[in-house]
Amino acid sequence: MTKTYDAAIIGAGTAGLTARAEVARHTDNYVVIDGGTLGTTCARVGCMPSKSLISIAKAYHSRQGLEFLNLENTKAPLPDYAKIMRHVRHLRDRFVAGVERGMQPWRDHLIQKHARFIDPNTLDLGDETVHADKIIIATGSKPVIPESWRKYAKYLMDTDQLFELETLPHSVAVFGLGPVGVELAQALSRIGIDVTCVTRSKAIGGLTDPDIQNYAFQSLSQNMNVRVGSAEIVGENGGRLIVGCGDETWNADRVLAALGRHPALDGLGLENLGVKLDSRGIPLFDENTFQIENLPVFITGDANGLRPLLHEAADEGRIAGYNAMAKEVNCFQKRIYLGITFSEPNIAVIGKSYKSLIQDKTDFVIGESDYEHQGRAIIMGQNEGRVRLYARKTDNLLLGAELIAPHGEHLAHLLAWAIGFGVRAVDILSMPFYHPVLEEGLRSAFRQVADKSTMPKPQFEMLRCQDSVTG
Ligand SMILES: Cc1cc2nc3c(=O)[nH]c(=O)nc-3n(C[C@H](O)[C@H](O)[C@H](O)COP(=O)(O)OP(=O)(O)OC[C@H]3O[C@@H](n4cnc5c(N)ncnc54)[C@H](O)[C@@H]3O)c2cc1C
Ligand SMILES: NC(=O)c1ccc[n+]([C@@H]2O[C@H](COP(=O)([O-])OP(=O)(O)OC[C@H]3O[C@@H](n4cnc5c(N)ncnc54)[C@H](O)[C@@H]3O)[C@@H](O)[C@H]2O)c1
Repeated sequence: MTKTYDAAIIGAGTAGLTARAEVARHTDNYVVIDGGTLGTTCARVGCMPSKSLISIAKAYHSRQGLEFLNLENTKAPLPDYAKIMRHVRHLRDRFVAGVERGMQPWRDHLIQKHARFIDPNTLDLGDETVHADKIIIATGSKPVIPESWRKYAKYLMDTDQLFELETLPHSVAVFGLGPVGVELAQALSRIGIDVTCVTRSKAIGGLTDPDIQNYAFQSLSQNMNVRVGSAEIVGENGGRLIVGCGDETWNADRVLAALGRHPALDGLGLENLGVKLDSRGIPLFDENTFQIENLPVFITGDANGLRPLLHEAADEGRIAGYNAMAKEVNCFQKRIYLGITFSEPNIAVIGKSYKSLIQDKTDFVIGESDYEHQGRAIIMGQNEGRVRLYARKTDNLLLGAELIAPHGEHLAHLLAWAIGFGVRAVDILSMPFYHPVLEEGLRSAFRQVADKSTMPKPQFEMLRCQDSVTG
């Protein structure tokens, strides 16, 4: 049996759901096909359960801070891991239920099957076929697990399994220190799990600036064993895994694989689209329209491997949905890049990364701040962190930043918005800085950038009456 639609969306994750909302503004003759568990990666196994665990770990850790200051006399007992996991799942279920509630009004457009391309307009769903004028691929991504490790499956977990654990193991080896590895390794370590991490490089949490990478590496190494090299599983020993890095081996109860995620494109029949696939198996697509070559097919969210982040998946799905329904395909600008890792201190990359500025041979200057001597950070007992701002040399226009800083998630947003509005360091310096706040810590970086720029710096940071544009 073949049914015909104006549009078919493969995947009911964040990208697929925003694509659906846009498509539904134009036609009622559409279908959403999802072959997995509903509720989105973000709500089920990603952003939300991970941040729930991080939040509990932070609360427990702050009790230790009180002990350290001799403000609490009793040593905090180890938490009840089964209770923690139940709480994480309770919150997870609440977020998933919210997603599923949002799907109710259009549930009769949903087919819960696995889709595979027969050609650019036709999908094989096993026992039925779908023909659609336009098709949007929004199939998300899957954790990377080396094939040779699969025989250790009972010791191995990724984030699809972690939050299902009834309780937590005594020791965990965390392999990979991208955002997933950093966030979860620190959270587990803070609630008393014996954590050892292995990272291939110091590019922790996606940082590219060697100076900030080194700082982040030192910061994480204070409270966890961190080894640099390629992580390996050597074998089993008495119900535990023997894991290693370089010449060193040690035992761990479980391994948390945080080695990255691959676009989930296997079994999708992309070879039947008749287009070139890159080395990762991703078809060539336009990064501003999400169209695959000149086909009636679009690829969005984690599935295209471009910016595997929640807000980007939502944007891309919307653009793909819009373009699928438009007479002509429209080109959309990317928002300023913003990547935040919810470690403590937070890690963030904003706008142009250090690496991209070097690669593009941009003429830029760097301003630095640190949070070790910053008043508010000292009061909070979180005086650890470093920021590097990048600005165009000729006029101190802000281009990007990398940081590890207390409450860096908020600093990162301010910086992203400033970069997005096209402001210079001198413009920011003319704005108020309250006292004592963490934002004050950025001021020396802005000043350095303004000093290093070849554009003459005004004598005063305050605007003179005749300069004022806002009054
Ligand atoms: C542990 C973790 C923490 C994260 N934390 C953050 C964070 O704090 N902030 C942030 O911005 N991002 C975070 N992310 C990333 C974020 O979750 C993803 O970028 C986002 O969820 C991707 O959405 P998506 O729609 O592309 O994919 P998904 O939500 O994975 O949706 C894909 C859907 O496609 C379906 N599907 C796949 N193949 C087929 C097929 N052939 N046929 C039919 N259906 C199919 C699947 O069943 C699934 O429902 C995190 C990720 C993880 C793993
Ligand atoms: N806070 C957030 O926004 C957030 C949180 C979690 C995940 N995410 C998204 O999910 C995606 C996946 O995150 P991730 O951290 O799993 O992937 P990642 O690709 O960012 O990091 C994986 C890390 O593992 C390392 N690695 C790979 N193989 C290794 C080995 N054998 N030994 C040692 N190290 C090894 C890689 O060098 C890399 O640094 C990210 O791209 C991110 O966009 C975002």
